[in-house]
Parts: sequence; structure tokens; C-alpha cells
Amino acid sequence: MPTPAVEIAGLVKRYDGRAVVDGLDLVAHQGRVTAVLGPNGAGKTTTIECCEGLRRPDDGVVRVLGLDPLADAHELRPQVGVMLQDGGLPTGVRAAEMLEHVARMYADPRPVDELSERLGLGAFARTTVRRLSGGQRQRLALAAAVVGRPRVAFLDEPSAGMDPQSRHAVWDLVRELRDEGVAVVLTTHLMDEAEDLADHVVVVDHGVVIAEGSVRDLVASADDRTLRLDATPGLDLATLAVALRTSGSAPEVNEIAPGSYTVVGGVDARTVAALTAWLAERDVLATRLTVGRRTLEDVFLDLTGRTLR
Ligand SMILES: Nc1ncnc2c1ncn2[C@@H]1O[C@H](COP(=O)(O)OP(=O)(O)OP(=O)(O)O)[C@@H](O)[C@H]1O
Repeated sequence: MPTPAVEIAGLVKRYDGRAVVDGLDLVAHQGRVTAVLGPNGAGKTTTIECCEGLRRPDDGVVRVLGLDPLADAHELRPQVGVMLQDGGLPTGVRAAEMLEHVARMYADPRPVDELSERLGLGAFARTTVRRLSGGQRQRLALAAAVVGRPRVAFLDEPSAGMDPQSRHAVWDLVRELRDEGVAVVLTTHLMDEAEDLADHVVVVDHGVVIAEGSVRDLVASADDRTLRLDATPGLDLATLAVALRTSGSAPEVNEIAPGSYTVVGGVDARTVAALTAWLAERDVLATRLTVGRRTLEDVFLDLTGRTLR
């Protein structure tokens, strides 16, 4: 493997004596999309901000393109694109003027018209940033992050709050950046975004990496079949679990939302037969019953739990 575009080793960041990043290691490469996932408050943004030179680590090493984000900020700036979670854009200027201004700061910017077209910025080009909707502001922030043809792009929740059309435009752009050799490091709460885009997924919780790999690795390392059932809420899970037990397996049943159930652990043809028989005995109609592979969301919830943060 070539030298990583981003290398973080033993990163620690404390606020008021509390470590919100607590010995985090992460490596991201050129030409790959690295997705950082984790519950609210896990330390994702803080980690990314240390890479962007916006926060000073309390311990550990952060290198971006082999350079120190703080000490070598001047050298790094033209090579790194940053999209912050809160936009971080000046609010008093018109959208198009802002993007043109940012483009002028780079030696070889992407053509602004083309970028505006593909991210649909034309519709609000003359609107001041302060009056843009959340999704419009996000699109403008993304355009500003990539207009300078960065070698590394840090995108903090790039498609948060966007409509589906914008989201697809963002995803296409991210794929294109990756194909051009850019190291894209993004945070997201959208599991389908990570599944679709990420070459490498890093799951962070309580300031440390708790799992990483390709989506395929992460999903395959879990029990790979999940039975999903929609039916009336409040089924007796203990009785159901007993009914599904066979000599070879003892599946686990959960009601993940009212009326929405999952069964995992040795799901096979007998599990499905036992389940439908159990439902029929109770005169309960399944409105949906599927058996499929575990999704990244299943794995994420297994790793980080269901408790709200
Ligand atoms: N400037 C600050 N002062 C004090 N605490 C902070 C500061 N910035 C962040 N924190 C705390 O650090 C923790 C990690 O925050 P961070 O923004 O890195 O989480 P995150 O994983 O990006 O979360 P989210 O998914 O909600 O964006 C949180 O508990 C947050 O309240």
C-alpha cells in the first residue's frame, strides 16, 4: 500500500478533562472512500476537525498527506477540501459569488459552471447564503470543498438534510472524486450512503474505533441471514423464540419497532416454517416476511447498541 493520505495514531482529544476521542487509529488512502460511522457524540467530527487543523490533539499523531495539519497548514490548504457539518460559509454573500471567490484561490480550479450545474446551484445562484435552505447550503459547501481539486476531501455528513435528487448528485460526485484518485473521508449516519459509497468503513464509539473493514467484511463477519417480519405489535417474543428453537439453532427474536421484528442466528427453512405455524395458531397475519442478508445498519446496531445517545 502507498503512503496513506490520512494517518491517525492514538489520537486523544479532551474537553473539560473528558476524552471524547480516546486513542483512535485510522488510515485512509487515495482513490478510496472511507466512511466514519458512529452514534451521536462518538467523536467523529472532533477526529475530522483534528485532521483539518481546526482542533489541536491532546495526544497522538495526525498526518494528512504526510504533513501535520497544524504546523503545515499553509502547505496543506490547497490540497485538502473541507465540508464542515455546519456549513462554515460566509452568510452575507450570494451563493455563486462565494463559489467563484473560493475557486479563484486555487491554481487549477474545477470549472465553476460545471460544478454548479451538477450540484444544481444555478437555481439559487443569486440568493445570499444566509437565505439558503439547509440542503442548498450543504450543496454549496460541498462545491466549495471540491472546487480546488483537493487530493483529500473531508466531508462531514455531506448529504444530511438533502432531498433524494441532491443526495444522488452528491454520491455521483463522491464516486467521481474517488475515481480521480482523491482520498474521500466522510462521516455519515446514513447506512445506505456508507453501503453505496464506502470502500472502507470505520465504526467509532466512545472515541475509539470498534470495528472496520469493507462493508462486505463487516456484514459477513456477522450472522449473515436475517428474517424480518411485520405483524401486529407486542407478540410474545419469549414463546416465539422457544417455538423457533431447533436441535441445531436457537434464533434470537427482537421487536425493533412496534410490529417490526427480526430473527437472527441460524435462520433456515425450518425457522420460517415454525414461524408461520406459530403465527397461524394465533391468527396473526404477517404483512411482510423476508429473509435476507444482514445490512450494515444491523451490524451497526449490534456494535453500538440501541440506547439513544
Ligand atoms: N468545543 C467543545 N467543547 C466541549 N465539548 C465538545 C466540544 N466539541 C465537541 N464536544 C463534545 O465531544 C463529544 C464528541 O462530539 P463530536 O461532534 O466529535 O461527535 P460526533 O461523533 O461527530 O457526533 P454527531 O454524530 O452528533 O455529529 C460530544 O459529547 C460533544 O458534546
